[in-house]
Order: sequence, then structure tokens, then C-alpha cells
Amino acid sequence: MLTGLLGGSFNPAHGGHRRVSLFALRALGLDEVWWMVSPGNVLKPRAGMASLPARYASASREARRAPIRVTAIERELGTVYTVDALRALVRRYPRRRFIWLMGADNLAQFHRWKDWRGIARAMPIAVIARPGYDDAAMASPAMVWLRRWRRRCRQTSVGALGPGCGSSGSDGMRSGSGQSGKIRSSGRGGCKPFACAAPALIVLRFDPDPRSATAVRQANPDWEAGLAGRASVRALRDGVTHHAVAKQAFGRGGR
Ligand SMILES: Nc1ncnc2c1ncn2[C@@H]1O[C@H](COP(=O)(O)OP(=O)(O)OP(=O)(O)O)[C@@H](O)[C@H]1O
Ligand SMILES: O=C(O)c1ccc[n+]([C@@H]2O[C@H](COP(=O)([O-])O)[C@@H](O)[C@H]2O)c1
Repeated sequence: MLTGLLGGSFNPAHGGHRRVSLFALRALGLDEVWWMVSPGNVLKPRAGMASLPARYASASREARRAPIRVTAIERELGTVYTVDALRALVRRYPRRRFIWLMGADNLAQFHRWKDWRGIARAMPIAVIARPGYDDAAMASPAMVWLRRWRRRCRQTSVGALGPGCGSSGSDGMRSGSGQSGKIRSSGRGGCKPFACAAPALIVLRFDPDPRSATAVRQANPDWEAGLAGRASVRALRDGVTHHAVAKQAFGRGGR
């Protein structure tokens, strides 16, 4: 099973998460994407962070009828940092092949994450272009290091993915051209970063999606209140571990 991992606060989840996940799924020939709803991003303030069950519920709703599984497995693993969570996942699911997915905003500050080179060594990384962040991402300290492992995946937009997949190039996120090379294309029209050992970096570019959780919160600051009382939310089970998610009360924030 080729599995994309999109870690996030999902405070709340929005259509952009769904769209970029489905795009990555297709472009990379993944079987499914797991949305790892984070107990708490160590670089984000806890103030304004909705409870884990509320964020999980919003993600479940957004992932409906898609090959996306929502999980709060990091809380169960007891990990705080992504590098530790990913190593634990690789140990726990040895028959799966994972790829770490993230938006360009996260690549721009990836060098601030704990042992980010360790993440890159643990599994391939696919970065999804995001309006307003691509220049900072391409110029970031992490990209300086990751660039040498960049693999090319030719595509222009959803629905028009080309089969070309190749080894590294040096142009920016806005370029969609590629060259054929070491990485074989998958049968599903995408490319396979799994065919080469990590580190491997793929930059995915498609019609940029401007949606963000910040904008959703600004438009609807009380989004969490609409979920809190629902029995269906209290009964939620983790999409990967099947354990109950709502162990904690709503409204406490963060973890
Ligand atoms: N529109 C988007 N395009 C590309 N990547 C996205 C988009 N929205 C979210 N992501 C990526 O999804 C992952 C989870 O994002 P997150 O839950 O923090 O949402 P967000 O919209 O970035 O939130 P916020 O506005 O609160 O920072 C991150 O890797 C982020 O870069
Ligand atoms: O491990 C770290 O040092 C680290 C620092 C910042 C963010 N992360 C992870 O990055 C993912 C995206 O976070 P966010 O809040 O931008 O959605 C999420 O899984 C976080 O736990 C991880």
C-alpha cells in the first residue's frame, strides 16, 4: 500500500486539504492518503487551536467518500515531533510505503522542525505548491539541502498529468516540465518516488488552491461550536487504529 501522509493541525479542515490530497494521490499513484491530525504543532501557539476531536471531526467530514483516512495516531504513539512519529509509523506498518506530503508553506520553515533531515531520510517527501509560499519554499534553507534529491514529476493540472518522471532539476516550483529518468511512471499516470530510496523530493504543482484554515476561522470563528454537541462526533473512531477519538472534552484547545 502506497500511503501519503498529510500531517496538519486541521483547525479546521477545508476543501484545499481534500483537493491537494486527491491531486497528490493521483500524481504519485498512491493507494490512499492519511490525514494525521496533529495533537499540536510545536511551532504554533495553542491559543486559538480547537480541541483534537473537533479538528478530527472537521477532517472526517472533509474526507468523506474519498480514499483518505483520518487519524489521530500521533496522540496514541505519544510523539510530539514529526520525525519520531514517522519512524514509529514505519516500524508499525512495515508493509506500507509512506511518503510525507506537505504544502510549500511548511517547506519554507522545514529547517525549524526537529531533525528535518531525519524526516527526509525516513521517507520521500512531496511538496505541494501553495499560493504565496512558493518563492520562500524554493529559497529555504531546507530546500538548499533537499535540492540534490529532487525528482521530477511532469504534470500541468489535475486531469492532465503526464507520465514523465525524472531525476533532479533546479528550476522553481512554477515549472511543470520534466525529463524522463530514473523514476518509473506508475500505471495510474503519476510518478513513483517510491522507486528510489529516501531522501527524495518531488515538487507537485497544479492549479494553486488558495484556501486556508486561517481564512475559514476568520469567516467563521465559531466553527468548533457547531460540532461540539453532536453524538456522531462523540462516537468518532480513528480511521487507522479504530480507537475512540473523543477521549477529551471539546473546547479545551490543542492536545
Ligand atoms: N491550499 C493549500 N495548498 C497546498 N497545501 C495546503 C493547502 N492547505 C493546507 N495545505 C497543507 O496541508 C497541511 C496541513 O495544513 P493546515 O492544517 O495547517 O492548514 P492551513 O490551511 O495551512 O492552516 P492555517 O491557515 O491555520 O495555517 C500542511 O502541510 C499545509 O501546507
Ligand atoms: O516535528 C516538528 O518539529 C514539527 C514542527 C512544525 C510542524 N510539524 C508538523 O507539521 C505538520 C503541519 O502542521 P500545520 O500546523 O502546519 O498543519 C503537522 O503534522 C505538524 O505536527 C512538525
